[in-house]
Amino acid sequence: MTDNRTILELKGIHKEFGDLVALKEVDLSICKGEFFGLLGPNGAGKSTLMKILSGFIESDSGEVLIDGQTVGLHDMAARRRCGLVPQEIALYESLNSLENLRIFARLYKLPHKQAEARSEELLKSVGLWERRNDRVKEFSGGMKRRLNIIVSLLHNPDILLCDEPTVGVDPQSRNAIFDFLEARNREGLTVLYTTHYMEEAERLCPRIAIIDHGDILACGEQKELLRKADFEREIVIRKGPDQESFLAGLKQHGELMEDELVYRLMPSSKSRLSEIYSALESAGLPYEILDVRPPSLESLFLKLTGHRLRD
Ligand SMILES: Nc1ncnc2c1ncn2[C@@H]1O[C@H](COP(=O)(O)OP(=O)(O)OP(=O)(O)O)[C@@H](O)[C@H]1O
Repeated sequence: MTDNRTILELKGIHKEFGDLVALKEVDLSICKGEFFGLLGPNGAGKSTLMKILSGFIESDSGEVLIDGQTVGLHDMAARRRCGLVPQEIALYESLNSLENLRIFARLYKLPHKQAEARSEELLKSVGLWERRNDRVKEFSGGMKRRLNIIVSLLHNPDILLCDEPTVGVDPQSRNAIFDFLEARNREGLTVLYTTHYMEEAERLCPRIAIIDHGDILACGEQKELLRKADFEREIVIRKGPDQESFLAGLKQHGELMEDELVYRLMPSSKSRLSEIYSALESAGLPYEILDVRPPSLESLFLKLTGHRLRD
C-alpha cells in the first residue's frame, strides 16, 4: 500500500560518458510502498540510473536521498535499504540455487541461521525449493530470473530496484514474476521497475516516468498522463501507396506516425472523427481504419518523442 511519504528521491542526477549524456539532471520522487515504473527504449539511461542508485557508479552531479537523507557512494547502511535485480543474470551457473543464495548471504553478512531461513522462505515463494539442489545451469531462463530476483531480497531491503527483470523470459514465467513482485509490493516493498515493454508498465505501475535519451519527458499517474495528452484516441490506418496530399490532410487532424504496416493518427481533441473518416473515404481504398482505441502509453511515447519505444 502506498503512503505519501517519499522514500527515494533523486535530485538533478546527471551522468555523461565522454560526449554522451546518459542522464540529464534527473529529478524523481518515489513514495513508500509504490510500484513505480521507468519506461523507456534501449539506451534511454535506465540501467545507468539503477547503477547510480545501487552505488555501482557515481553520478557526475546530483543527489540520491533515502528517507530525506543524502546517500553517499560508500554509505553502506543506506545502500542496504535497496536491493538490485540486475538486467543481466548474475548467478554462479555451476552451483545450485541454495549455494548461490549462501554466497550472496555471506556478501550481505547475514547471520547463518537467518540466511538459511530466509533462503528457504524465498525459494519457496518462487517455487524453486524443490529444485534447491539443482545446478543453475540446468535451470530454464524463467527459473534463473526468479532466482536472480530473490537474491536481491535476501537482506530484506525496503526498496527493490528491478532493471528490466523479464528480458528473454517466456510469457508464463513473466506472469509468475509479476505476481511475485506484486505480492511483495502488497506487503510493503517499494519497487522501482524499469522496462521498455509498455504492457509491463501498464499492468504493474500506477505511476510512471517516461525517459528517452536520459531525459524524463513525463512523470505521473498513467491515467493522468494519458488524460493530459491532447488526444482522446488513437486511430490505426492500414498503409497504402504514398499520397503526399492525403497524408498532409491527415496531419491537419493531429499527430501522424508511420509504422511498418500502419499509420497511427492521434487526433487532437478539436478534431472530429467524422472529418477524418471522410478524408479517408475520399482517398479511397486501400486506406482502411483497422482500429480506434483509447490512447496507450505507446502512443503517448510516440507523441512525446516522435519515435517508437522499440525502434
Ligand atoms: N560504461 C559506459 N560507457 C560508455 N557509454 C555507456 C556506458 N554505460 C552506458 N552507456 C551509454 O549510456 C546510454 C544509456 O545506457 P543505459 O544502459 O543506461 O540504457 P538503458 O535504458 O538501460 O538501455 P538498455 O536496456 O539497452 O540497457 C547508452 O547510450 C549507452 O551506450
